[in-house]
Amino acid sequence: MRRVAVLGAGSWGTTFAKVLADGGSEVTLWARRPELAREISQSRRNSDYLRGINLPRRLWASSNLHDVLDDAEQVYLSVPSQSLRENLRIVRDLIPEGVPVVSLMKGVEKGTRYRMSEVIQQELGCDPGRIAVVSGPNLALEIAKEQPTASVVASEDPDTAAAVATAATNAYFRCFINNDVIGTEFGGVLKNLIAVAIGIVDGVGYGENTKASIITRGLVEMTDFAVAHGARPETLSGLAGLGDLIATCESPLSRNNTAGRLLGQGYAFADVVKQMNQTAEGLSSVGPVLELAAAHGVEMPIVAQVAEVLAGTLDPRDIAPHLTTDDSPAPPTEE
Ligand SMILES: NC(=O)C1=CN([C@@H]2O[C@H](COP(=O)(O)OP(=O)(O)OC[C@H]3O[C@@H](n4cnc5c(N)ncnc54)[C@H](OP(=O)(O)O)[C@@H]3O)[C@@H](O)[C@H]2O)C=CC1
Ligand SMILES: O=C(CO)COP(=O)(O)O
Repeated sequence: MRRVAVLGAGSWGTTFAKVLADGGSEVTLWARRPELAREISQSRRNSDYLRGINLPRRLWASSNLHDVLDDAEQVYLSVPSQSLRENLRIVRDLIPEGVPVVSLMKGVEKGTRYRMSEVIQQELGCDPGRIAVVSGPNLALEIAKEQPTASVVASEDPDTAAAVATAATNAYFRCFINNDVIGTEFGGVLKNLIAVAIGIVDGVGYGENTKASIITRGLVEMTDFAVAHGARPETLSGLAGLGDLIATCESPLSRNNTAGRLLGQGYAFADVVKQMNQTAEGLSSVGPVLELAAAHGVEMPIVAQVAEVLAGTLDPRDIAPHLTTDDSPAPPTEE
């Protein structure tokens, strides 16, 4: 039986561990708190993050990284993006030589502006073909309830993508593969920012026209940005782009959407952060994404307005996502 390790026992790490176990692997899950590891192994529950979900027998958890990584044939990473580098520095000598390393995360590192697969490559010093990323319309709780879902596994090496997709496919979770790591990864990062914008207008009380305008123009921003970084535009029209954008913008389960709604209701950024007890990656990614956009000459008016609302310099009611930042009196073209 294939033995795989998942690092990070939050809502997504635990759900993905269940996906892998239900796909036939024996899964070890690293929880940094021993009491959570005990609950998962003994009660088959993770009541902090996945209330009401029974976890499979083939999944056990530990707070001991040696035990979790020993003999792992694949390693999946699901910690908050801003903590990935420090965690990799702790585990890099424990990850078995040559095995696929898979990012389940949807963020960009502040300061360096690196994608998660780039941070992995830097810290492990490994061949990029050993790295894969998983991204798609994947709200954890729905998948933990075994609702049918699809996702994308991207790697520069088709054998790595196929090995990961095979391990992560089961009766309710289907993986497609591609080799567009940049597009797949940025799709997951960028839809979080558009979901924050949707939450903001929801909180303000605006309706479906405003939200449809944001989703449609948001997809243009996502595609322009990702293509400027080397992605294929089709990837942004696929599961990891449009698919994830729809899921995240429509669902109250989305933490990015929820954070935006609180901002739209008038809470200050600091209060929103205090209220969120789960990871909302968009709040950390907005800065580095705008820096990358400026460096590549990409206009992102919606994301720029989200940053202003977070900074408290734009009243949420003044968000005007259908406008471009172009001051010229001519109407903007729809491209
Ligand atoms: N939830 C979802 O639906 C999906 C999430 N993702 C992505 O998965 C990644 C993980 O998110 P998710 O599981 O949802 O987040 P959660 O907030 O649910 O869980 C975060 C997990 O990371 C741990 N953690 C927090 N800080 C650190 C740290 N400094 N070092 C190590 N571990 C830490 C937490 O441990 P503790 O409990 O001890 O604080 C917890 O296990 C994110 O990039 C997210 O975008 C992708 C697809 C779906
Ligand atoms: O990535 C996700 C769904 O695909 C989860 O979104 P949130 O992080 O906003 O909850």
